[in-house]
Amino acid sequence: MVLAEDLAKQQRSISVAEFFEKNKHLLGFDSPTRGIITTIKEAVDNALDACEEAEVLPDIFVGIKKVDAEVYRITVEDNGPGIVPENVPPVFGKLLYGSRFHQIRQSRGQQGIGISAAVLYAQLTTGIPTQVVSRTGAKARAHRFELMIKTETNEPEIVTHEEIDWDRTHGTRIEIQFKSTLAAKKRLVDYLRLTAIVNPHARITADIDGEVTTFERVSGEVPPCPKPILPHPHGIEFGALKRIAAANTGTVEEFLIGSFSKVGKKTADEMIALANLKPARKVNKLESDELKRLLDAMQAVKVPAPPAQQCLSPIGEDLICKGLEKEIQLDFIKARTRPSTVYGGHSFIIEAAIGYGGKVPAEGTAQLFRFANRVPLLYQQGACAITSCASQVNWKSYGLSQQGLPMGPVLIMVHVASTNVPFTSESKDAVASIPEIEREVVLVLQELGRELKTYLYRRDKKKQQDDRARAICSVIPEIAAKVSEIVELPLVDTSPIEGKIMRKVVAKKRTVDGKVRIDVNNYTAKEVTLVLYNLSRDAAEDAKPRPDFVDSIDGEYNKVWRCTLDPGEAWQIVYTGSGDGSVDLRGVEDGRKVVVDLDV
Ligand SMILES: Nc1ncnc2c1ncn2[C@@H]1O[C@H](COP(=O)(O)OP(=O)(O)OP(=O)(O)O)[C@@H](O)[C@H]1O
Repeated sequence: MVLAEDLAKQQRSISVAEFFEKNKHLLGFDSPTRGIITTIKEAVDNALDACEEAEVLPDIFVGIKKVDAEVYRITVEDNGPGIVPENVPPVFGKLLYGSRFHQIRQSRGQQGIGISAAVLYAQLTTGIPTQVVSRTGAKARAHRFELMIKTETNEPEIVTHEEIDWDRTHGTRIEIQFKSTLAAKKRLVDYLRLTAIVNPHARITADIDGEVTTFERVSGEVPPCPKPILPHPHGIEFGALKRIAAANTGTVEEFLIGSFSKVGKKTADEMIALANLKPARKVNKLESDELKRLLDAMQAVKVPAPPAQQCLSPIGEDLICKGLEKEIQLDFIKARTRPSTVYGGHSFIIEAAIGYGGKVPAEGTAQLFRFANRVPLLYQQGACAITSCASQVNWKSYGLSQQGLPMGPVLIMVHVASTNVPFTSESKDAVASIPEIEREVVLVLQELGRELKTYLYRRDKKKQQDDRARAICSVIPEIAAKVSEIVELPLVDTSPIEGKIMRKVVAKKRTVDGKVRIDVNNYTAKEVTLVLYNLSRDAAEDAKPRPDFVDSIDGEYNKVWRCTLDPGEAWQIVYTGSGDGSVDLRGVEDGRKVVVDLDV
């Protein structure tokens, strides 16, 4: 029999680094393939958070280079505010060390684990220290560190430290080497693309083993950095209340007003009366049962929702559409940002978009893009509340077939922005089933479903009209030929008649005696704004009107005009030239290129 004394000898505390070294799957390091994505995700999230805090437009470089058969070097560099040298070792060499854990506001990072877990994974698989270069401003020199984590104590080990010259005036660069594979390259590129969609103000350049891709920003404005707020009285638990009450030297009334959001004198007094306490009692002198009564009263009294505008940073409907359209060609796109609401005292906002057609694959179920606090969720789709909500919606009533998710060329995007996103685990892969959040997701998807239904109805109706018009148009040239034969007159150009019947914008280029004429007719029933591209060997220096823009490429001139035409209005461009080359037209709405019925 094992004696209690023998057992006692085996008992000792476990450092958090030791724990996660053994349980790395909990942090998203369950396989070498996933390790590479998790590392880049953690570093890019940190870079975006840091840039947002410093109010700079993020310019992020991600590099992946094969070092030998099994080892890859991952580099992430940002133009953020940098990290002061004394904080570099704990930030990268100590788990559960960060700046955001105690703040109540929307941020990508929360736990202070992410990047140090990657450092731990590197030293576990290759034993190579992580390199960090950081500079905090033009007046400071850059500091370069080689770091590891002492797993037994969860303390940083500084292998080397030196001051160096660095061409960036501020920012951070991290280089991690670990055993991995590039098997998940597509998923990695998808992750970067999705990150670019929900961070339209960021430019991300990726060099994946020599293949360079740049995701350009579509917005030149840094979103306002969410400001921390005080905890909401409905979102506090007994342990936390006891801790903050013990550290407060004020009265119960002062404590309630000063430590919680949306609690004024009237609300505080109501809570105190309900808890049967005296307002002048010192809060740090309250007994456990008094604190319990206070907590019950805090939850029972009605308190307005926390100030979401301040602590949350939704993307906004317009930027969601721009971000999606930039990366994926769509025929239809609509986005909605719901009003802010609350679960358990935590503010949240649900945003969503629905896209249809274009380059979205027509086969199989809809593509579902899930995001939390502007971070794409790549794994555990089946375990996520967003997926179950998207499957709960009755898509059939919006004109789509359905097998759980809707079928066909449909794209669904959902973004949960919250001061406390309820993830199912520390690896932050899936959103937990919180009824308040689920309700909002279903509501926003139903709203978007109705929009899609209207679009599909109009599209089908228009197709019917077009089919009829096309049938008529197909016989017009024959009729014209017959008529000209009978009346013995030259054949007339029937395209304006066809344009009128088809209700299209029609552009026609003709060259007569060295004069090129491009006629544009708006036969639709609405005003259209157009961009006309004419690529040819003609410089068109005498063009009337003058092009808005001319670009010469290999002896050819790409001439670009922009015009707005009322219904039925005609427009003309004339210049001297050979008339070779092509004419291309694009519709424009709200500054974005759109599909309009064009005929060139
Ligand atoms: N590139 C960076 N620029 C500036 N500060 C950074 C950068 N990377 C990390 N930090 C600082 O280091 C802290 C720890 O980062 P870490 O990734 O470990 O945790 P986190 O991002 O706060 O939370 P999570 O574990 O949820 O990702 C951050 O809170 C931030 O203050």
